[in-house]
Amino acid sequence: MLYIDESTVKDILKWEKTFTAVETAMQRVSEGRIVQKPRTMTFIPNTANVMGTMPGYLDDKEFGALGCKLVTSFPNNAKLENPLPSVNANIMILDEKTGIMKAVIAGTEITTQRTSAASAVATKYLYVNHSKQCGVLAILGTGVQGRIHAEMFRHLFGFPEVRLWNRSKEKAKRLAEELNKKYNTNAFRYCEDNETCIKGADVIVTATNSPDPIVQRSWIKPGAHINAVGANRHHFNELDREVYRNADLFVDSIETSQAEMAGLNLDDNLKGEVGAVINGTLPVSPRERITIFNGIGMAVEDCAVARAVYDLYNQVKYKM
Ligand SMILES: NC(=O)C1=CN([C@@H]2O[C@H](COP(=O)(O)OP(=O)(O)OC[C@H]3O[C@@H](n4cnc5c(N)ncnc54)[C@H](OP(=O)(O)O)[C@@H]3O)[C@@H](O)[C@H]2O)C=CC1
Ligand SMILES: O=C([O-])C1=[NH+]CCC1
Repeated sequence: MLYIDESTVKDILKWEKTFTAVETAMQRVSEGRIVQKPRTMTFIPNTANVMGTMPGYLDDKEFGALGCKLVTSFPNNAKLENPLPSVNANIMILDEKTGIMKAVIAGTEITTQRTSAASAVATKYLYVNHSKQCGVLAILGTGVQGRIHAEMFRHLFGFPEVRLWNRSKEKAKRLAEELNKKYNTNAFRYCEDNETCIKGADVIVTATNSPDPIVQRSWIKPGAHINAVGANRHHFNELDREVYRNADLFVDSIETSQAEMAGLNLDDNLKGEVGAVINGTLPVSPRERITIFNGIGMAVEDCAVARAVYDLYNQVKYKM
């Protein structure tokens, strides 16, 4: 049985490929060419830890796959003496004719990239494509997701200023220094508090486990776009309810969001799926309206990227 490990995935999977795979998956969701249900969550008693299973089927010539991701979120991993990612995953992909397993693909890098790529797809179709300014990007939370969003968004959209805020301030300072050095720039700026980070920002990313709002309505400039990625069990906690009340909300999948975002009154806010905007069946918001993309993460994104990795791996292998 083929196992493709993390370091191989990191070698062969480029951000552009992940972006296209996720963009395709989002489109297919809104065309009804997928099957996926809300993930099952196994909450480990007396801990913050959880294991999720995410089965899905995606019908697409290039990125189609039948697969299942097993993913854990152990938020304290980052605080271990030898820190580990808090989100870890593996993805099984199965032969569509026989149901037999074709490969198990390490899924941690895939999860990291595809989550940021989903935010990037939403940002492209809800914000960038409408000639809106990509001047200041604000990132709240500088863990694994904060870092990949900072790097991928600057790469794809060329933000000249990327502000970084984190609950533990040292971590944001260190990341700003590290990225400025890596890209030989001073674009990455550490922010002392979340309000300063957000005020005047064009695009905002929240990628924390914060159970309390870290974004207030009055800090957000008209027409800004927010990607709310984190807060794990409570997907909508990072944004104050006033933000939702005064913005247009877009999701990756209505079906799975209705289950996992049940605590938020979706009917009041929800415009629809990003896939429908891509497909042209859902209009974009007026220019001055704030938009939110709440990406809760979809099995079919994992299927699409896993399929891409599987194909890339086989191309490389056969060349050798
Ligand atoms: N939507 C999706 O598809 C996905 C969502 N996620 C979610 O994104 C979030 C970030 O994941 P990841 O970057 O991998 O995790 P990390 O463990 O790498 O980072 C966690 C971040 O959350 C911050 N944080 C934790 N608790 C609080 C709090 N009470 N208030 C403010 N900040 C807090 C941490 O700050 P500090 O450094 O101070 O501890 C750190 O910046 C998680 O909620 C995760 O479940 C992850 C993958 C996919
Ligand atoms: O979609 C996903 O893979 C995850 N969502 C939260 C943690 C991992």
